[in-house]
Amino acid sequence: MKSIKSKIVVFAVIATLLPSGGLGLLSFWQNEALMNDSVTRELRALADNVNRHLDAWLNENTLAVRALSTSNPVIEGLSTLNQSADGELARQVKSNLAGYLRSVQGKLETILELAVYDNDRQMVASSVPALEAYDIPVRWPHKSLTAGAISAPPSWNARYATATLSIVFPVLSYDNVLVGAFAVTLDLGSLRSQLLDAKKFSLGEIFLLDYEGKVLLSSIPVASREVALDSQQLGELQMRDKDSMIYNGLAYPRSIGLLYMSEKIPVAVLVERDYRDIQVAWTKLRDRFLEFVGIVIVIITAVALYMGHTIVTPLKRLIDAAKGIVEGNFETRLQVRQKDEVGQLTIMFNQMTDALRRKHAEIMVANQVMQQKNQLLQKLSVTDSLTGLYNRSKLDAILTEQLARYKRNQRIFCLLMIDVDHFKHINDDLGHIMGDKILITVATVLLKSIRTIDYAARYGGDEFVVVLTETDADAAVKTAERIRSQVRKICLEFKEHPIKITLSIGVAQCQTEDATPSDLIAHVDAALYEAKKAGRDRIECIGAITQ
Ligand SMILES: Nc1nc2c(ncn2[C@@H]2O[C@H](COP(=O)(O)OP(=O)(O)OP(=O)(O)O)[C@@H](O)[C@H]2O)c(=O)[nH]1
Repeated sequence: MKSIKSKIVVFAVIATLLPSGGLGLLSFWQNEALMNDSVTRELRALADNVNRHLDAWLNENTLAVRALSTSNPVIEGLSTLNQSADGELARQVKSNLAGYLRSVQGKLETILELAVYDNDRQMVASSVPALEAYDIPVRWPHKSLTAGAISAPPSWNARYATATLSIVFPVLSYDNVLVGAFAVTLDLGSLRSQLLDAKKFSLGEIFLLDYEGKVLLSSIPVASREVALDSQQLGELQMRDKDSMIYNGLAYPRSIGLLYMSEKIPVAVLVERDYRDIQVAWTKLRDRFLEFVGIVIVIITAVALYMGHTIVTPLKRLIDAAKGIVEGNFETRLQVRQKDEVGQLTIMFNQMTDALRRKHAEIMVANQVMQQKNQLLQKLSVTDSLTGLYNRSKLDAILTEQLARYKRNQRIFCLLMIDVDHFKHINDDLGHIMGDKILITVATVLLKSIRTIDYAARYGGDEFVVVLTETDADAAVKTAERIRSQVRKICLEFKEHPIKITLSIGVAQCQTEDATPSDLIAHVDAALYEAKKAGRDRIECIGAITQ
């Protein structure tokens, strides 16, 4: 049987574990989602920032290149070349243009190459020799006047060992006639310091990727130029549209990141963070929570044990006290130590014990009275009311027992049958009260004359029987003689009315043929009869004394 205490503890632990476990799981999921959200927001802000830097870089360089494309040496040079493409003048113009481009390029760090093309899309001058040809559009888009046209998407340029971007601008004469094109190759690597600036307040890493996922530029060094994002992951990131996902990243084996497609330059901005950092934070949170739940369970268990103790201990005292009552100890009284239900139960228990004690005492008194009455009744049932001697029915029982002893052990005994002579006359002459007094006197003498092992009984009227155990006929006769003389003596000494009282006494010793008390009585009655017949006031012992 499980104790109340252990039941309370089990309940308390379950009652703590279930809600805290449920809340814990819920909060783990929520925290994970919140952390992912928060990291996504941070990465989004970082990507926005990178995009702004990218746009600013492009604007700044576009403005600078546009200024160059609209500079006098370029417009005038190209206008002159359009008028005379050959000859000394043309060579001179080309040479001047090349010198101009070299001098300008030297002043701008971002620019790797500058080139000028004529209307036939033939390069007429460049800042560096052996330049690769630019893709000059046949039809210029309208915005190319201000923003230029991208000649080729950004890519790795082995010659300069950096990612580059080439832009071409149309060159118009002063009277707005297309006279050629101005091409520039920009060093994307010059953006790196700005990328590092952008990630100052973020733990994320930045990658500029081409449309195939190859890394053009990054905030951390990459192992090789061929490092690229898996095409499937690239596709998934594009599909997510600025929303984060967890994947095998470029910076970390397990990354959380998102992808922005730049609107002005055909590059993708990838920002990513180490997902293990988030897991570590999450694990820390989980460990804190488990510690907290552990402490709560210990406290709850301690409180439950204390509560169980406060309930079980008084209950045990009540059980012990109840056991005591079952065993008859009504003196138990419990101390009331609490004011709660257990305290009330203890008060009720004490009241119940008091009531039981009172009832028990009453029952004990009633029992005692009844026992006394029973003893009295028992005594009365075997006693003669006038003389206090045994009555006739008790005499029968005594004789039956003595006969049995005699038959069993040959323990002899004698009977005396005593009769007051002429008692009728005494009654008639002196009245019944005097008659009673004489009967009581005879009884008193009988009791005084016999031993504690002998018996005296009133047989009826003025007749008495004495049973002398372990006594033979000689000794019985002597006792009878003593009784006779003693009664005479006492009655002669009555103060109010001295009287001569004589007794006739028959004596008989038990014999083997005495089978019943009636046989014995008949035997001794015969002896008494002989005494009466012989003149009264005498003792007669009849029958052979046989052993
Ligand atoms: N006072 C008194 N008298 C009793 C009591 N019981 C019996 N008696 C009387 O005792 C008397 C007995 O008389 P009997 O049996 O004739 O014997 P007796 O007069 O002694 O004659 P013997 O025995 O031949 O000498 C009767 O008169 C009874 O009424 C008693 O309790 N008190």
